[in-house]
Amino acid sequence: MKAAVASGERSALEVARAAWSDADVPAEKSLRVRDLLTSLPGIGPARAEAIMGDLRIAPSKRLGGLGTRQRSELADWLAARGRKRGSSKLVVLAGPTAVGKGTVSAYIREQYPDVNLSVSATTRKPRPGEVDGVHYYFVDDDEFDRMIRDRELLEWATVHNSYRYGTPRPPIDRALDAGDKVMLEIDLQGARQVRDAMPEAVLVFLLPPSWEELVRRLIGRGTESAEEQARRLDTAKVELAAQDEFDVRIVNSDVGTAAREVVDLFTAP
Ligand SMILES: Nc1nc2c(ncn2[C@@H]2O[C@H](COP(=O)(O)OP(=O)(O)O)[C@@H](O)[C@H]2O)c(=O)[nH]1
Ligand SMILES: Nc1ncnc2c1ncn2[C@@H]1O[C@H](COP(=O)(O)OP(=O)(O)O)[C@@H](O)[C@H]1O
Repeated sequence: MKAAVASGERSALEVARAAWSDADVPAEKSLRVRDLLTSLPGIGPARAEAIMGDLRIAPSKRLGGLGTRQRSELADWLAARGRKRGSSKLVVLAGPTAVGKGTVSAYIREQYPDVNLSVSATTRKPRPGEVDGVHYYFVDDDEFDRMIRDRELLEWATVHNSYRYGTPRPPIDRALDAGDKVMLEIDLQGARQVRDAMPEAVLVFLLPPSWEELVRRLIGRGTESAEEQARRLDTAKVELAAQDEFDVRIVNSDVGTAAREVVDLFTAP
C-alpha cells in the first residue's frame, strides 16, 4: 500500500483525504496511519510513533478509523510539514582538497547564522581547537559501524584513503521539517550519495581561481607532509574532473564573495 503514497506530504494529504471521502477506496481507508507517515522522506518507525503520540492517534489506527478531531489534526500536521519542506533547501558544498571548503563554511557559520551547518561524524582524531559536537562528532570505528548499520547516515565515505566521514541524517530531516536552510560540506563521494538520496539538494562545486593557487593553498596550509600533499593533489585532479556533475560552480577567489554566492542559492528559485 505504501506504493499508493509517493514521497511528498501533499500526496500523503491527498491519500488521507481520499480515505475520509465517500469514495469507494478500501485500500486508502485501511492504510495504517503509521505506514502513511513512514512513506514520507526522513520519517522512520520511531519518528512516526512519536508523531502519532503527539496527535493522540493509537499506533494501530487506520486512516478510515480516525475520529473527526484526529482527522483534522493529522491533516493540519501534513499540510504544515508540506509547507515547511517546500520552503527549506539543502545545499551541498564540495570541491577539491584545499580549495577553501572549510574556510568558506566557517565564514558562513559566523556571518549567516540562519544557515544550519550539518555536523559530520568522523573517525579521525580532533585537531587542536576542534570541539566535539561543534566541528565534528568524533567517534571510533565501532560507533561509526553502528551508525551505518542503523542507517543513521545520509551519506558516508572514506576520505583521503584514511578516515571515515558521514552525515547524520536525523538532524538534517528535523532541520528540513522546520523549514531551515541546511548546508553540508562534504567530499565528492558524499555529494554523489546525497544527489541520489535527495535529488532536490543543490550541489555546489567550489573551484580555485587556478591550479597554481590550489597548490599554493594546500602547501600554504601546512597541514600535510610533502608526500601527503602530492597524494592530495593527485586526488584534486580527479575531483576537478567531476565538476560537471554539479548544479552550480563557484570560484573561491575571495572567501566573503564565495560565501555570499553559496548563501544566495538558498533563496534562488
Ligand atoms: N563524505 C563526507 N565527507 C566529509 C564529511 N565531513 C567532511 N568531509 C570531507 O572530508 C575531508 C576531510 O576534512 P578534514 O578532516 O576537515 O580535513 P582536511 O580535508 O584536511 O581539511 C574534506 O574534504 C571534507 O569535505 C562528511 O560528513 N561526509
Ligand atoms: N579565498 C581564499 N584565498 C586565499 N586563501 C584561501 C582562500 N580560501 C581558503 N584559503 C586558504 O586555503 C587553505 C585551504 O583551505 P581549507 O578551508 O582548509 O580547504 P578545504 O576545506 O577545501 O580542504 C587554507 O590555508 C585557507 O586559509
